[in-house]
Amino acid sequence: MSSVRIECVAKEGCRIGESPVWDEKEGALLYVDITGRKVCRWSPVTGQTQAIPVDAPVSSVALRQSGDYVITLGTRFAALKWKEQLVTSITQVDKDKVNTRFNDGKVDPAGRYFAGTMAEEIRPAVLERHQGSLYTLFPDLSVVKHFDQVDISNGLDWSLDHRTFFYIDSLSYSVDAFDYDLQTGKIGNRRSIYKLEKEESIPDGMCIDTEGKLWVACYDGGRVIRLDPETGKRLQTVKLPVDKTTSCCFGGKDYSEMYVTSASDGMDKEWLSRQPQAGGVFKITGLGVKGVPPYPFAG
Ligand SMILES: O=C(O)[C@H](O)[C@@H](O)[C@H](O)[C@H](O)CO
Ligand SMILES: [Zn+2]
Repeated sequence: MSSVRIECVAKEGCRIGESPVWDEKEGALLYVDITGRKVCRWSPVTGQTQAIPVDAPVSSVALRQSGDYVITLGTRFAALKWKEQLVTSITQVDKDKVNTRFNDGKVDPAGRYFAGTMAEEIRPAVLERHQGSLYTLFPDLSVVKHFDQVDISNGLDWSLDHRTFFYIDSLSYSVDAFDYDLQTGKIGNRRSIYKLEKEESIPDGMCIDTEGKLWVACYDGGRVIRLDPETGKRLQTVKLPVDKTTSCCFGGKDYSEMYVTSASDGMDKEWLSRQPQAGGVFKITGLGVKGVPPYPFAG
């Protein structure tokens, strides 16, 4: 019965594609190439990708209420003016650490930018453990640290009623939930809602759909999985033609299409020749569910 269709839309391979975000105003998909150090914008109209090079690993991008974008760059939160190709630092985190960088980030329904850090990888998923922390950049540009001891800070999103925050520390192989206070941005009562199965490999980026179900990209698992956070059950698996699927978001008309980023770092020649689309961005249609528009940073 499935009419699920998968197409590689942005073919110029990323080293680590990440943080896909639909920009409705531009009618385009934003994403980053972390180790490739660029912020990319793909237009479905032209089929072309524009890229802005930056001077450090860029791990997430988010919309900004005042226009343009905010990014996590190295250990900094920064502003990005697209037309001017101008990056300006907002604030720095992990000042007591020498070898960390930001990883995934996303804006909450009240306009706060959540993003976590991790140690620089020696190779994919190999790194000094417990070096990361989870932070929030508030609209007044102040920063709060929620907790530390994170291995690879990754996917994040909020429940439809905004009372739960979902979070992935990749090397825990778990998708976790916290109680969320939208008024204050505080989190608490952490628990696991899903443990990945062996062939699903490493949980990476994540997004929620309009039925309140979570979609998790499985790094080295070559798939996205749909989870019911209420029952802890996996509802659906969609396999992609690349192993290193890194993150997912909904976009396009009415947010009815899913976009999935992927990576090529850590693949040898033979692996790359079997998966020539590694590092590409994929569009999935026919899922029969829609996504929630991204929230812009309110600062
Ligand atoms: O994309 C990310 O989130 C990390 O920056 C990547 O390096 C991989 O996900 C990681 O290697 C797998 O755990
Ligand atoms: Zn990630």
